[in-house]
Amino acid sequence: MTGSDAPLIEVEGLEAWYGKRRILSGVDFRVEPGEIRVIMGGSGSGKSTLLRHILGLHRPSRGSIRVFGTDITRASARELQAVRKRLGVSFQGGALLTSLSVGDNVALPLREHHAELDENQIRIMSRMKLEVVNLGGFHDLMPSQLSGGMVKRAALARAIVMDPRLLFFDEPSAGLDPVVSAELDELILRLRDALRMTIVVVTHELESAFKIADTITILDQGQVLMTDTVDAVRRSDNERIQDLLNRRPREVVVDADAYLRRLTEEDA
Ligand SMILES: Nc1ncnc2c1ncn2[C@@H]1O[C@H](COP(=O)(O)OP(=O)(O)OP(=O)(O)O)[C@@H](O)[C@H]1O
Repeated sequence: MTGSDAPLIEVEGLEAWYGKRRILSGVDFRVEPGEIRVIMGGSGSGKSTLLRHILGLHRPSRGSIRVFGTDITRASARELQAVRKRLGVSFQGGALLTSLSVGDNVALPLREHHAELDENQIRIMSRMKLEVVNLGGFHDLMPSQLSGGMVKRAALARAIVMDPRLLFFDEPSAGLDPVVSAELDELILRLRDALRMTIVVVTHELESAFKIADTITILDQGQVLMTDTVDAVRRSDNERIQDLLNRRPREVVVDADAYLRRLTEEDA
């Protein structure tokens, strides 16, 4: 296990393939305690693939991944489970279960991992987390009765119900209007400041990224272009980074054969 100042995530030389396509190569990624790290990059640049590797859902072809000091590429199922218990994950696909009340959705991880808790304790703990995300009175409502922003906050309450030290958030603002999205940004900052969580956020939203990030990692075609502070990223004279920040397209593919070759090539 790591000491309190040791990095919570240390990825070195990560290489990942899907079939014959190399998706990530030479990726170094290190997250320090207490920071909010934003991962940005164009569609298909490998952001979700990197997250899936850090969560131990995929094994890398090459490289090492340490989470809380444990090398999860070599960890036993039991060690991996111990690491996962300390992680909170709020993914786009991880919507609430429509058949359960909001409170029961939030309580799910407690019921799964903490058989020693009784119903009263579970209710108190899930209510507390709903209060953290400003949904204090919504325990008994059904997900269908919530707005899109509320659903995101409830999913966030579920992700933090076990007080994770490290929280992953994939596209928090997707599908939300700017006001609701800004509220969610405030909430993410509050989780870091009040609950001392270390947070890794994947987002396409520049405004949100610049507001919440302590540091930003920019991925491009499976490689890290830069990891630095918001200011440094904004000032970067790297043309590709400026293209991404200004939403300029990289290229227009006109040759279908070359495109297909690129999709299947052995060594991108
Ligand atoms: N399970 C899979 N099998 C094969 N290829 C995959 C798989 N998942 C992702 N890919 C490919 O890997 C590349 C990186 O995908 P990834 O989802 O990591 O990108 P991303 O940066 O998260 O993109 P987006 O912003 O669109 O979600 C893409 O070209 C994608 O088509």
